[in-house]
This record gives sequence, C-alpha cells and structure tokens, in this order.
Amino acid sequence: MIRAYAIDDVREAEAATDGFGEGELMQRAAAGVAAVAAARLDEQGGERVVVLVGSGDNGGDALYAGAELANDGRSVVAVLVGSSAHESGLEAARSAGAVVAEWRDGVPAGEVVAALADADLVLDGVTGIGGRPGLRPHLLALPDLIGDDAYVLAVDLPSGTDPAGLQRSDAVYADETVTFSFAKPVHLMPPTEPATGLLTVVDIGVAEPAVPAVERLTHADLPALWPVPGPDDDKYSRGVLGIVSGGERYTGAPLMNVTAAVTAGVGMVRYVGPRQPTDLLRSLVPECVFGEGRVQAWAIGSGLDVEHADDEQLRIAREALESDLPVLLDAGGLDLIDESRSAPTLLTPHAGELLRLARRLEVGDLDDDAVRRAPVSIARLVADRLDATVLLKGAVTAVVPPSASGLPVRTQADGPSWLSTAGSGDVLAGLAGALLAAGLSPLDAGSLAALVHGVAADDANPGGPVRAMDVAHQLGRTVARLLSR
Ligand SMILES: NC(=O)C1=CN([C@@H]2O[C@H](COP(=O)(O)OP(=O)(O)OC[C@H]3O[C@@H](n4cnc5c(N)ncnc54)[C@H](OP(=O)(O)O)[C@@H]3O)[C@@H](O)[C@H]2O)[C@@H](O)CC1
Ligand SMILES: Nc1ncnc2c1ncn2[C@@H]1O[C@H](COP(=O)(O)OP(=O)(O)O)[C@@H](O)[C@H]1O
Repeated sequence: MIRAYAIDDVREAEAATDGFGEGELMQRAAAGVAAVAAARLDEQGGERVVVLVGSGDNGGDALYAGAELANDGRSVVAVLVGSSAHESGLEAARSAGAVVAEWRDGVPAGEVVAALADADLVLDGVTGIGGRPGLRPHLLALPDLIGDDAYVLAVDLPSGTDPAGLQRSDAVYADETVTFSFAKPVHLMPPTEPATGLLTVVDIGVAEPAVPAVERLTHADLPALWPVPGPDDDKYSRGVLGIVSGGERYTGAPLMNVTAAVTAGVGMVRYVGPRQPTDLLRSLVPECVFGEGRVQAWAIGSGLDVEHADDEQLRIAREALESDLPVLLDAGGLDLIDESRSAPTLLTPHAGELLRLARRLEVGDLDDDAVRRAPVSIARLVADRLDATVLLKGAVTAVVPPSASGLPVRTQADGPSWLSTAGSGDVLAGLAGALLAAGLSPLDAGSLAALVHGVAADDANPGGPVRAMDVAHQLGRTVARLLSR
C-alpha cells in the first residue's frame, strides 16, 4: 500500500522530528534531490542545470541541491522567480559557483530564456507544500520555455500543483518528482498525479503520521484482499451476483458485465433482462443463470436506459435498492438513486455521469467544467449526500468513501490509456460487483477492481490496443499471476 498524508499532518510530523540541528532536514532533502539529479544527468551525459527558485523552503532545497551539483563541476544557473529567496541556500549556491539570475515578474531576460532552452536538467523549486494552486502570471510561460530535451525534476511536488491534489491548475509537468519521507496527496490524486511523473521518495527521517488521507493498492496487496475459496466453499458461499443491465438496444453491456464477473471467479451470476441480451448470454456465457433468485449483491445499470427499460428490470432494480444487500450502480443505474440506503452502495460514474448525478442531487452550483477542475471534491459531495462510495473512473480512478466513514480516498492508476475504450467500464462494473458479492466493502471492492482491471488491460496486450472483451477474458489469468507473486 502506498500512503499519502494530509499537508497539515505532514507539517506536524516534520515539526515533531527532533534530534537534528536547525536546517538538518533541508540538508537531507537537498542531498536526496542532488543525488537523483546527478544520476539522471549521468544517465543522459548532461551537465547544464537550471534551478528554479521560489520564495519558500522548497526554493531552499533546490538551491542547496544546486550548490551540490555545482560543487561536483556541473554548470548551474539559479533563476530566482519569487519575491524572496532562501538566504543561506542562495549563499551556498553562489559560493559553489552557480550563476544567479532573476525573473521576478514580466518577461524573462535573454540569459534566462537561453538557459532554460539549453538545460539538460531543470530543478523545479518554485513551490512546495506551502504553494497555492496555479502559476503566478509571469510564470505562465515557464512550461513552454523549458527545452524539449530537458529532464524536469520537481522538488517535493511539481510547482503550481495543488498540494492537496483537489484542484486542477496551471503547473509545471515533471518527468520525475523527488519527495521526502512519504507521498503527499498531490502525487496520487487525479488532477495532479499526471504532472508528477515518476515519484521517488527519499527518506529524511520524518515519521509517518498516523492516518493517511489517500491510499493506493499495489500488486503486493492483492493476495490479502482477493477472495480465495477454501475447501468448505461452494458457489453460494463464494457469492452470487445479480446483474440488471442492458436492454434490447444495448446488448453488449450485459456480455461485458457477466463475462467479467464469471472470469474473475464469482460463485454465480444471475442476469435479469429482456430477450435479446438474454439469448446472447445463453449462447456466449453458458455459466450464467437467468431471472430472479437469491443473491449476495447487485450490479445495476450498465447499458440500462431507464426511460425505455423493461418493466421487470426496473422493478427488480428498485427492490434491490430498497433491500439490505450491497448494490453497485453504474451508468443508467445512477439515475435510480436519490437518497441514502442503509446497505453498502458503490457508484461507478465516469466524469460526465458524475456531473449529471451531482446536478440532479443539487449538491452545488456546478458548471460544465466542475468535475474536471475538482473531481474528488465533487465525488465527495455525492458520496456524502448518498452515504455511498463513489468510484470516479479515469486515467487515475478515485474511490471516494463518505466523509463520515473516516476512511481515506483510494486512487488507482494501473491501466494503460488503451483502456479508454467502449465497454471497458462495463467490465469494471461486473468485476467490482463480483467482489461486492464476495463480501468486500465498497472501498476494497472498488479499488481492487480498478487495480485488476488496469493490470489485465496491460496483460491482455502489453503496449498496444485492447478491446474491452479481451480485458474481461484476461481477468482470471491476471488474478492468478498477482496471487502467485
Ligand atoms: N518543513 C520541513 O521540515 C521541511 C520542508 N522542506 C521543504 O519545504 C517546502 C515547504 O516550504 P514552505 O512552507 O516555505 O512552502 P513553499 O511551497 O516552498 O513556499 C511557499 C511560498 O511560495 C510562494 N507561493 C505560494 N504559492 C505560489 C505560487 N502558486 N507560485 C509562486 N509562488 C508561490 C509564497 O510566497 P510569496 O511569493 O507570496 O512571498 C509562499 O509563502 C516543502 O515542500 C519541502 O520542499 C524540506 O526542506 C524538508 C523539511
Ligand atoms: N486515459 C486512461 N487511462 C487508463 N484508463 C482509462 C483512461 N480513460 C478511461 N480509462 C478507464 O476506462 C474505463 C472507461 O469506462 P467508461 O467510460 O464507463 O466506459 P464504457 O461506458 O464504454 O464502458 C474506466 O475503467 C476508466 O478508468
């Protein structure tokens, strides 16, 4: 498990770190950054370094790291971009032979433009965990001024990103980020993770706070969470999943749902739907059984058009929502809920579906861009309103439990972008439904399903395009591979 901690808790943990002289933590942080920078320069045979220096301690880390690189004989230009600069760090950089330039507002001088264009490595120390989201107006041009061949190494976080990982903003996009002691939310959350690049954690001796704000499952977590059957199990004890999905027009979604659940090893699937998808399932997924019966969880809504749905599907979906069984709602099924249930509930919208649901529930005054700007905050509003866990799909999938649960957000980024293909969300719904039926909580079922779904997409065709049905067929083999690690 990778864990990230709220910024206030990080500050507290840093303040509580005793036994060191003043500035020792910064020296350790800078030494870690310098070591990574030197390694990357050696890998690419480069020696020209530009250090971007903001007004806080993040700029101090970058200046001391720049001083170490200059002492090692690299050519270092320190560009001061904030209202002030860390005094002793600046002195160290100067003494080591770094050239110091200023770009505090307006357009940069020619020497700064040339240094940025020619740099082999840019050390980004404009903002750290004390930064406000966004780049100051004069720095908006910065990302375009950095040469295409430069390796961008961010100190603690890419400048301009929201340390809490909640808001999307203008930012530097790094190839790699060196952070200290443990991850911060910015490194794992959907709007900010893409700017982080490779994440390297350097231990500077700060103890982990008690409670994480964000978690991420790794491959090593799967064996402890995956429901592995024992000798006393039978198909009922392993979990029966009821699926209400698709219709005469959308016949593919049930095939994806059911194939995924069956391939992932559910005890049994009962499908409820009209003639066409039922006939297809009878011939293509013979393991499936049909019609009502006892189940341990429901997955409702993939390819379900509530306006034109079959009466039996709607009746059963509504009864499921009123029952005390776990329910997963996907796609059209999200139109069926408007109040909290007493049983575990997992909602699996993509961004457009989340916006529509949030607007229908009137959780805020939301413009068209609201979910793109603040995805986890909007998911949280819906989770709190419905006392449900919201799994918001995307390149970084966030599984957001209601605040009252006290549970951390889980985010997963395991799949290749090839996974953004029609039907792959239906596969995820069948897989997560199977895990709910096996008794996992919505948080575990959602995050484990997102992990396995992403890894299976890569396993199905490493490095190339993948169709949703191939992801569904791959699930069992991927689970076996991860279980045997
Ligand atoms: N604590 C520790 O023990 C350790 C901490 N360490 C390091 O310290 C870092 C945190 O340092 P910090 O608290 O000084 O915050 P940080 O982000 O560098 O500067 C904030 C200042 O920047 C400015 N500013 C704000 N927003 C901005 C923007 N969008 N764009 C541009 N400028 C912006 C604003 O100042 P202003 O310009 O308004 O005067 C604000 O006051 C941390 O990330 C880690 O690297 C390590 O050494 C290990 C030990
Ligand atoms: N860029 C991306 N990289 C990795 N996975 C992605 C990306 N974009 C979307 N996905 C994943 O693809 C799936 C798409 O789901 P969804 O939009 O519901 O598709 P559909 O409705 O066609 O089944 C989700 O699991 C999502 O997390």
